Amino acid sequence: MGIVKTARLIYEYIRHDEEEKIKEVKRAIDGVDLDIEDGSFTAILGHNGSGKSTLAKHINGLLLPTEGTVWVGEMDTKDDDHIWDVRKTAGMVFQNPDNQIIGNIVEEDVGFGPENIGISTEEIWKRVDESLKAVGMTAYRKQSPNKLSGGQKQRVAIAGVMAMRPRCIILDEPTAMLDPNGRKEVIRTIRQLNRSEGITVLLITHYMEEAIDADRIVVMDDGRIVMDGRPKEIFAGVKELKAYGLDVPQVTELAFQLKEAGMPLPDGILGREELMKELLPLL
Ligand SMILES: Nc1ncnc2c1ncn2[C@@H]1O[C@H](COP(=O)(O)OP(=O)(O)OP(=O)(O)O)[C@@H](O)[C@H]1O
Repeated sequence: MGIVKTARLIYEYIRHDEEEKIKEVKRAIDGVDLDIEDGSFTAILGHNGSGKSTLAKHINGLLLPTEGTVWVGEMDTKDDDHIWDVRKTAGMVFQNPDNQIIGNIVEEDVGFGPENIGISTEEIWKRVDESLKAVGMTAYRKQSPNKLSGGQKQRVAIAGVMAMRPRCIILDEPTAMLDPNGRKEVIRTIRQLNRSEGITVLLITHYMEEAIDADRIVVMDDGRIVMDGRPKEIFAGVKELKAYGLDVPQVTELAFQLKEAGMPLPDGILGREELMKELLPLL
């Protein structure tokens, strides 16, 4: 069993429409079976309202299943005794770093989580040092978070989660509010955490390019998993992805258009020529 596993997960909520006087039960998650391998990097894609955030919140125990089960490190998230261990095992990073950063100084902010759970001062500083190093923010440790760029703030937020020593981090559109440079630096940081620290990553994103280097891509639509595979398998399904309201990475779109036009594949395009060569036969 993987580090995160869901079995027949269903989440229902009541939709209340005052104007239309409607009160109905709706399913945000509809029978999701997912098994995430320890140490892997999985990207979760899907258009707005497909259920990605609702799924993420289940993995962190912020939401509990209406039906079915979610295990994190073999703990059932429904089991009250384990809820804090679940949250320590699977840390969550949200879209807006401003909502996660509470300290006035970077290093204080990163130490806040461990301090809150009664870790010794010596151990807190050790974790702060390690976490800031892991996200490449050591040079900014004495600064006020207000003075940082969006990408830097998000890296501090990630360091705050890392200081809790999670085995898995779930990032819910962590780059949505960032400019292209900020996006790149945050994605680089996430990859580094996965590769060097062995942290399991679940990245929810709208940006296809961010999913290219994942080990696995899971596509959601209407609360269900509709595609699941390695990036090149998923991106080869250009028509299917488009039908689910998703764009494909530029490089795939280009390869697809060339193929449709019966044109040969030029070398060196967008620095992704290797991926294109692999993708083209699959299209
Ligand atoms: N408690 C709730 N009350 C009302 N609507 C809900 C509730 N929980 C989930 N939903 C609805 O369920 C659907 C799935 O929402 P969710 O936020 O998980 O989607 P998403 O894929 O993360 O979307 P986005 O990309 O816009 O963040 C949406 O239509 C959302 O409005």
